[in-house]
Amino acid sequence: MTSAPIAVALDAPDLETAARWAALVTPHVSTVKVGLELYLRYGPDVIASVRGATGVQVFLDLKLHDIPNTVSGAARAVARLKPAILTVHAAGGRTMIQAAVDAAPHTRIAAVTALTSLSEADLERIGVRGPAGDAVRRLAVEAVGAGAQALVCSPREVAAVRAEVGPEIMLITPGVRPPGAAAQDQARVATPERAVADGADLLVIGRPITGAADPGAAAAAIAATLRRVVSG
Ligand SMILES: O=C(O)c1cc(=O)[nH]c(=O)n1[C@@H]1O[C@H](COP(=O)(O)O)[C@@H](O)[C@H]1O
Repeated sequence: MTSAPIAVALDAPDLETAARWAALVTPHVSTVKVGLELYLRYGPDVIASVRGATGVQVFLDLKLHDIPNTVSGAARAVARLKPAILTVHAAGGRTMIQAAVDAAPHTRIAAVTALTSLSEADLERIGVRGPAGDAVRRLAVEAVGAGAQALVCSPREVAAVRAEVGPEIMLITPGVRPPGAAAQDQARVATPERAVADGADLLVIGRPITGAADPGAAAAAIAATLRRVVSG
């Protein structure tokens, strides 16, 4: 049985918890995601710890956003860890994204469009007017033009982004909540079924799995749901 296209967000306060979650979920999912909380506390060693002996893909979510020279250096610094995916903010612009792509040639650079925690009202407050989908599509086109091989967007926008960028670009969707689950600090959310049906290639899911009494069982249940969508 192939593992489901899910990246479990290991947003844990300590390495022991993250490694335990990783071990529980890796039989069911393709990827684990290391973000700022773990990386800023433990640094590069965290990658080997969560990768373990399983060969699971590691997604390094540092959301780099700085001038091109600084992002180039940062991407080069983490490229040696061989993450499968590294995030940068699309709003950093073409030259910055291109700098990351050039500095980490063996890692897929994923450009984060508009954070899934932002509602349309939040976006308007920071000067992004109009439907969220329009801003996301604009950022997506810019990022792909700069060489990004993957994009991060909400599952609500994934169909529109797919129509814009075509089949080759990997579309990654956080803001995923099983039916009835609390949105928490996420604003633009949809179910795992909808994300996959609309064209997402990889679903980022954290607390609905890691906050469950049995994270392994929660990951297995969502993986089974996705298999049903894919097999029609
Ligand atoms: O780049 C990301 O992974 C990301 C982008 C985004 O727009 N929204 C978003 O939630 N994320 C990450 O996806 C994960 C979502 O976690 P949960 O809300 O617990 O499922 C977190 O680790 C976030 O850092």
